[in-house]
Parts: sequence; structure tokens; C-alpha cells
Amino acid sequence: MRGKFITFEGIDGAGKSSHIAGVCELLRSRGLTVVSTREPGGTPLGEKLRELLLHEPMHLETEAMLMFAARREHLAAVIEPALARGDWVVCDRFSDATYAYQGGGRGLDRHKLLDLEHWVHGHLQPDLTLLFDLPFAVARERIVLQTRELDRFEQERADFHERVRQAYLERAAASGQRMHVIDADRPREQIKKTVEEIVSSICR
Ligand SMILES: Nc1ncnc2c1ncn2[C@@H]1O[C@H](COP(=O)(O)OP(=O)(O)O)[C@@H](O)[C@H]1O
Ligand SMILES: Cc1cn([C@H]2C[C@H](O)[C@@H](COP(=O)(O)OP(=O)(O)O)O2)c(=O)[nH]c1=O
Repeated sequence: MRGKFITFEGIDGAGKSSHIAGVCELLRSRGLTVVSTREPGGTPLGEKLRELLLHEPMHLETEAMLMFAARREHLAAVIEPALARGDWVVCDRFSDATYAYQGGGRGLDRHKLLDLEHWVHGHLQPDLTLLFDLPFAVARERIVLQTRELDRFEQERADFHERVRQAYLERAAASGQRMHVIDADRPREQIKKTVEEIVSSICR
């Protein structure tokens, strides 16, 4: 039987990375084989593209196309084979991030993104997407506590991140049952409980 595809989304600092390992553990405890991966990245070529995307200034359309180029490679080399084997795939970001960041944040025409999406993954969509939602100010406070250098996206101003957040919420509202909005402005334990309930509901 084909595996399931779960993605995590949210603005930078929303706290999604903190929960990915827990979800993989939960799925493995139910006897499933899990592939945990991320975008942009997830393949040797994709990780090289990630370095460029996160640190090299570029035209907005170049950025969108490189996101989808990395995704094409990721689907062909990792995601599709895993799902076909019956493994479950847990991915830190996927195409919803391109709609939110390049579409909402940077203002790229949605039709161009639809064309790229159609080319790269046709009708394949995640079975479940967890959207970690919280105000930008709260996410920013979390990020500044980390001492690492901020990437090109994290360096963007508040209005950029507010547009990303709105684009995510609009996408969730239009997604039917696929996307679940999680209030991420709560203590970690409460979020973990919500995440586990939602993920368990698709394991049955
Ligand atoms: N619920 C939470 N409350 C407070 N801080 C959190 C919470 N979840 C995560 N953090 C902290 O916020 C920062 C960003 O979390 P992370 O999981 O890396 O976010 P993301 O992957 O969404 O960018 C980390 O330092 C993490 O320890
Ligand atoms: C997948 C994807 C990510 N991004 C951005 C969002 C993030 O700022 C950045 C890297 O994502 P992420 O791995 O979540 O970064 P971090 O672990 O530092 O939180 O790439 C896009 O702009 N478009 C996309 O399609």
C-alpha cells in the first residue's frame, strides 16, 4: 500500500522543527517506516540549491524556479520512491511554502506558481499538512534567542512575514481537509498533544 505524505509549514520560528522528530517517533511506534526530509533540500543537489536560496541574492522568479527545481529532484529521488515502497514521508515544508513566501511574501503571480506546481508534481499533494500559526512578533522573539546568522528570508521585514502568514492561512482555508491550522503560540507540550491527535487521526 502506498505510504502517506505529511508536511509541516509555518513562518520562520513557528516551532515546527521541534515537533518533526516527535511525529516520526510516533509513526515508527505504530510500525511504520518513515522518511524524514526537508525543503529546500533533501537530496545532495537540493542541499546545494538550499545554500544558494538561503544566502545568495537573486531575482524573485529565479528563486521560485530554484525552489521547484530542488523539489523536482526531491520528488524523483526521495519522496516518490518512498511513497511507492509504502514508507511514510514527513517533510519540513513543501509547495505551500512557495505559495506563502514567493507568492504571498514576495508577490509573485499565483498563476506562475500554479504552472510550476503542475509541471513539477501534477496532482500529487500532501495527505496532511500541519500549519504552525502564530504572530510574527512571537516567532521573531524565538528566533533572536538563537545565536546563528539569519538567512535571506529571516532577514526580511515584519510586513513580509505578515504577508507569508496571511497567505498560509488563506491557503489553509481553501484546502478542505488537508491543512490543519495549529495555534503555535502555546507551550510546547500543548502543541505536541494537538499534533499527535491530528497525526493519529490519519493512522487509523
Ligand atoms: N512552543 C514553543 N514555545 C517557546 N519556544 C519555542 C516553542 N517551540 C519552539 N521554540 C523555540 O523557538 C525556536 C524556533 O523553533 P524551531 O522549531 O526551530 O522553528 P521552525 O522550524 O518553525 O523555524 C527554537 O529556539 C525553539 O527551541
Ligand atoms: C520550501 C520553501 C522554503 N522557503 C523558505 C522558508 C524558510 O525561510 C527557508 C528555509 O526553510 P526552513 O528549513 O524551515 O528554515 P529554518 O529551519 O531555518 O526555519 O526557505 C521558501 O521561501 N519557499 C519554499 O518553497
